[in-house]
Amino acid sequence: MQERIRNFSIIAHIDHGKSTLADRLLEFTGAISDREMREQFLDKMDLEREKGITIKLQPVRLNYKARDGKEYIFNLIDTPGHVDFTYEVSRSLAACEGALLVVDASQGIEAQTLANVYMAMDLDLAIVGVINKIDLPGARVEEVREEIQNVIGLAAEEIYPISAKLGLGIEEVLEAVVKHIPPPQGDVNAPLQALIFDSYFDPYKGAISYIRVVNGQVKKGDIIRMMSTGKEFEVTELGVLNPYMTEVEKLEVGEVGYLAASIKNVGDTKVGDTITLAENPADKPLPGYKVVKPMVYCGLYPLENSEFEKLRDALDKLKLNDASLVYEPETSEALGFGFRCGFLGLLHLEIIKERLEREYDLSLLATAPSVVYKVVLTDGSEVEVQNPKHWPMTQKIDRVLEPFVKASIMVPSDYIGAVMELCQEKRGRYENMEYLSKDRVLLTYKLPLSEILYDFFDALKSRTRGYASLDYEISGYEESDLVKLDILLNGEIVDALSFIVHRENAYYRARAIVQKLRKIIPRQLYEVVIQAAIGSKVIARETVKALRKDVLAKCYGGDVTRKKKLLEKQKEGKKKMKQIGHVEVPKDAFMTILDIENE
Ligand SMILES: Nc1nc2c(ncn2[C@@H]2O[C@H](COP(=O)(O)OP(=O)(O)OP(=O)(O)O)[C@@H](O)[C@H]2O)c(=O)[nH]1
Repeated sequence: MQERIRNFSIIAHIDHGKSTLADRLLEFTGAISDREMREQFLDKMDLEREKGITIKLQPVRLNYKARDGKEYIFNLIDTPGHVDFTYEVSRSLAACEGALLVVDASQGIEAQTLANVYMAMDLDLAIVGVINKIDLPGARVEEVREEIQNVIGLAAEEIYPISAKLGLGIEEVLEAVVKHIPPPQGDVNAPLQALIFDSYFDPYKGAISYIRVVNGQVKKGDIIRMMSTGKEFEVTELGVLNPYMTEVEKLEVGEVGYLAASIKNVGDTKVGDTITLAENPADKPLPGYKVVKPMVYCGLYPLENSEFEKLRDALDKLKLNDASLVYEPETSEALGFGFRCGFLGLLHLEIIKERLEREYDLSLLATAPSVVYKVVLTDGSEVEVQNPKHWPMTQKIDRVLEPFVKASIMVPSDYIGAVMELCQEKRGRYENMEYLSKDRVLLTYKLPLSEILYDFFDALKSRTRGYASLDYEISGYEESDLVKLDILLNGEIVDALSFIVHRENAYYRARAIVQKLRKIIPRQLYEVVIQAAIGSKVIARETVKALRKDVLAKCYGGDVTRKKKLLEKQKEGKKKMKQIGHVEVPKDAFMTILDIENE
């Protein structure tokens, strides 16, 4: 049995056709019929579908009758495609013996493809090259084949040209899986060791873990033990996804499936943990995963203060399926009660915010995202600051460090100049340049994380006409000349609008923000003075003139009902506003800082 199992993932740059290939594999092996065939079965969540990205891993089991006449069991483990979720890629790869590397025939290898391949190589996985979209008129099959050979070191016969869209070459890929990817090792008679590579919460069955059995076997009714906590549970259900949840009596060495054990708290099914049996436990756990730390923080506040508890409840529920989300209550003088939330990146932030608004019917205000700074104080102590509100007083600060990333940018050589210019503007430091083929280069830069968070990727795309690709990893903390910029409305600091900026950019940003705020804060009863300041020094100022007089002036004093109507109308317009002191501020104002970055 073990001999006929193949566990693999598909790795690909976004849009190179991973989901389409997965669909074809499912179709070809009969896992789902045409009628059931929803476009891209593996990308389950609506938001993922809309944004066209894959986030959650899901293992699918396929039965394949190969040309050698034998029946094989394939476990295809999905990997997410976005750089925010890189750590999930390494999780899914750890449950496999091999990977299909999909490369778009018209695009060639991209930065993220390479990063993922290196991860697979680190884990000693067998790699099968797949050149997709050979049907495209711009397909450069031979060039891309050479690129894969040169850069990744695959042999020509380990690379398969296909069209996932038209279903060409799919059987060859399935045969390649049988031929090039080794069956799982491991001993069925050894004590159980099963790796949890993902988990989610099901309201009826409790926490469900996706597991890969590395040694031994597990059966329904067994008492299992989580090796990191020692907690024990009775297995209530085991199964595989083919692609629908299908119960089985046991899962054996090499197999991939799901396990339920009436576990109330997903915290008890830690991703990366090893499951063993209470009776005859393994003596040590499998190597786990790095714990991921949130890189980006922002405040989320309900527009209506009364919805605070509802927001807490919603966050608690989302957390059950997303262990990387962190949050704690915070109060803002301007916005009232809310939560400071930590995310893996901006996309993660955006997805969580949208899910809260859509699935939990909340109307939320998000403050500008911030990275985690380290501030060394004059007394020698060090504090971590992820909320500008907690920025120490200027006179107490000795120096400030911010997170930097090592960015790998892959680009046709014509655009080297454009990319260098952009990196320079973003306070980048040149590290290296390497030619991958005669007209494609890999540029390496050190850049502050805060600079690439916002619009870097878009700017990179637009300056290279879409040809550049980007991957990055955190490289550590470095000293920077940073200051806190406060925004004041009628002389009062609006804590939720403060942000951290490099001293050299402070003046420009301050001007841009007060101008923008002047445009979006509607005229109201009183004059509104908008200022930007570093400490007590005001560096930019704008005024919104008073208005209400004018609205009523049109009524010539007489008609009371008309007057009332007008005031009603004004009120309506205010609904999406937040009252700060005497000033009505539109909900979007708090993201203004982001917009400025995007302009
Ligand atoms: N012409 C052509 N288009 C293809 C082929 N395979 C996929 N596509 C198209 O390429 C686009 C991206 O395909 P997906 O399968 O969604 O790409 P993906 O790699 O899964 O993208 P992420 O989920 O974002 O990582 C879609 O519009 C597909 O229809 C192919 O063989 N030929």
